[in-house]
Amino acid sequence: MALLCFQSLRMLRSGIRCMSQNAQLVSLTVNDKTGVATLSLQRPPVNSLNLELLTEISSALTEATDNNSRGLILTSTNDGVFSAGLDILEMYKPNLDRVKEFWTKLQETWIKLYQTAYPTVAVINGHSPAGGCLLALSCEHRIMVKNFTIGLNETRLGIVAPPWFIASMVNVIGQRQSERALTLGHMFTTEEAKNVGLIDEIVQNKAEGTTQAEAFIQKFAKIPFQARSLTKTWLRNKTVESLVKNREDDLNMFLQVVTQPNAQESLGHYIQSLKNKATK
Ligand SMILES: CC/C=C\C/C=C\CCC/C=C/CC(=O)SCCNC(=O)CCNC(=O)[C@H](O)C(C)(C)COP(=O)(O)OP(=O)(O)OC[C@H]1O[C@@H](n2cnc3c(N)ncnc32)[C@H](O)[C@@H]1OP(=O)(O)O
Repeated sequence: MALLCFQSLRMLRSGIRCMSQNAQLVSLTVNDKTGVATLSLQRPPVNSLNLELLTEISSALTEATDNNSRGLILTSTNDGVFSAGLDILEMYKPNLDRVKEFWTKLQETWIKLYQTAYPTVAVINGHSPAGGCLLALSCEHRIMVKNFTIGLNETRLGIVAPPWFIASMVNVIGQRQSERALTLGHMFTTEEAKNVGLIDEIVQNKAEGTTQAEAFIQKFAKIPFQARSLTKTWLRNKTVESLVKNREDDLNMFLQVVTQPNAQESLGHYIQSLKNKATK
């Protein structure tokens, strides 16, 4: 409690205000001087995206809009893992009602993040496989700390990246590079990611990443907000519409693929291999 008060006091002095008071799995703060919001994922141990975390991310994105944020930095409180992607336990031997809600929330969160009116920057301060990579790809600018990995590795797990995951990557690195990376399930090192254009900047640490992210958002200070946001909407509309118009089909396809016995078997082996690794 004392620590909380001390932290709040320190944040107030530096002009940082806490939003989303009820959130537990994310923290949303805003810098009152710049209007830039920071959304930090904080679901230990690895920010895997389960229904509850997705719900909080989605609410925080709305809150940043309602608060007229000038920009948003997406990052992790865990220096080591940005996000481990979708929580595999949501997809393994799933409860039908819950897994439907989970996938629907994932769709909603991606649509919101992909279309925010404000500029978005991912400060990728750790590994970022699969769904973690999708979050980063949905931002407008990606800054990554050295010595980590990022990519859409679904095929390695025996599952398939849905069309909108694929489109998010194609829009950033193009068809040829995406085809090679996705079919192999390749995880790029920070250096490789920069070379292929998957990320825009390499930094030494999160603090440097945050400074660079603020500088990126600051570039838009003199660009009329609505002109910028409408341009972004039109640039991204085709990609988003392909999911918006087919959400039900996408959900059914996901359910069909993920409940296949061979997909369940692959997920089971994968969970076990992660557990074995963790106990070594
Ligand atoms: C229209 C539709 C069409 C088709 C759809 C079909 C199929 C569905 C497609 C679904 C798409 C899915 C995308 C995904 O995001 S799948 C998830 C992919 N994620 C990964 O492969 C990452 C796995 N994790 C790791 O590689 C490492 O954990 C990581 C590098 C992130 C961190 O390493 P670190 O050494 O720091 O931690 P670990 O010791 O490995 O892990 C700690 C504990 O966390 C558990 N863990 C890790 N990742 C996950 C995860 N993604 N979900 C759930 N749990 C995870 C791990 O097991 C450890 O647990 P404990 O042993 O401590 O209990």
